[in-house]
Amino acid sequence: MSYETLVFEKRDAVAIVTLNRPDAYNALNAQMMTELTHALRAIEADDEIGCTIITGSQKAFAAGADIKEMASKSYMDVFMADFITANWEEASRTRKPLIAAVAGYALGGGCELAMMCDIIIAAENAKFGQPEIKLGVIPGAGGTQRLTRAVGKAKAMDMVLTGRRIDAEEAERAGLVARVVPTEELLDEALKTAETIAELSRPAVMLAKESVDRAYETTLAEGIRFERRVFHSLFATEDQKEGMAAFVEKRSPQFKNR
Ligand SMILES: CC(C)=CC(=O)SCCNC(=O)CCNC(=O)[C@H](O)C(C)(C)COP(=O)(O)OP(=O)(O)OC[C@H]1O[C@@H](n2cnc3c(N)ncnc32)[C@H](O)[C@@H]1OP(=O)(O)O
Repeated sequence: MSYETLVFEKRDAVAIVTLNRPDAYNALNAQMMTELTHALRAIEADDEIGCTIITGSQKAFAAGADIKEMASKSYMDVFMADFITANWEEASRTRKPLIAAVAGYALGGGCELAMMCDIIIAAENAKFGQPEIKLGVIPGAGGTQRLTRAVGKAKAMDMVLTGRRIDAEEAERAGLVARVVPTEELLDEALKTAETIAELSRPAVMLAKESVDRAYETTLAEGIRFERRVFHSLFATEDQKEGMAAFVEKRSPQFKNR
């Protein structure tokens, strides 16, 4: 499949998807979201790939949904097409880990796309915001929910009700991003993290991701029960035998993803 609005490359077990609409700060139009959906589905189906990085340019991860495309839509247009949800949620459905490597603007849908990923690594110049309120709407791709879970009600309300942007340092303090790195080192740092994950036991990684995500969706007691069942089930894998044997034998594990 060839893509016009993104660049898709594979580096061994890591896929890198680079959003690429430089004329519009990577505004997320319908074509880009369709292509991103196709790329993520191809990655899920590719046994060689263990982790994916989604990134943009040094100026922008993405400045949100394409406002020019959205501006003339009616209520019926957005309701009947289930606009945003229908074509935007692939990132939140992936079972393999996603890293958002964010430099520059991550606004509106850009911030929401980053929050659908499992780890956000921010460049020092990153700026996060949910400015939809200034357009007379509210976040529509999970922003009011994921941002609140990530940074808490006080800061989420501050950002969603005023449209205030936060910089990388504030985003790290608030718990939105895992780490801040020098802008020119962003992709290298994201790659190192992705390679580390891709070398680990794939079933263990996928189940770890699912278990952490469960913490968002259920009670503590239910989440702990889920975690325990998953923990038990991993003792049925060859990788558990290999991982623990390797530790005991003081060598590196050779995972087979089985
Ligand atoms: C997902 C859902 C439900 C909703 C959303 O995401 S709504 C969108 C939320 N995002 C925003 O409101 C951000 C809009 N953009 C900006 O505020 C600014 O463009 C900026 C702060 C990112 C950059 O400002 P700057 O002054 O440096 O550059 P501009 O002249 O404003 O932009 C350059 C060029 O890019 C076009 N652009 C930027 N963002 C978008 C966008 N989200 N949709 C469509 N087009 C966008 C901008 O119009 C301009 O294009 P022209 O050169 O053709 O005028």
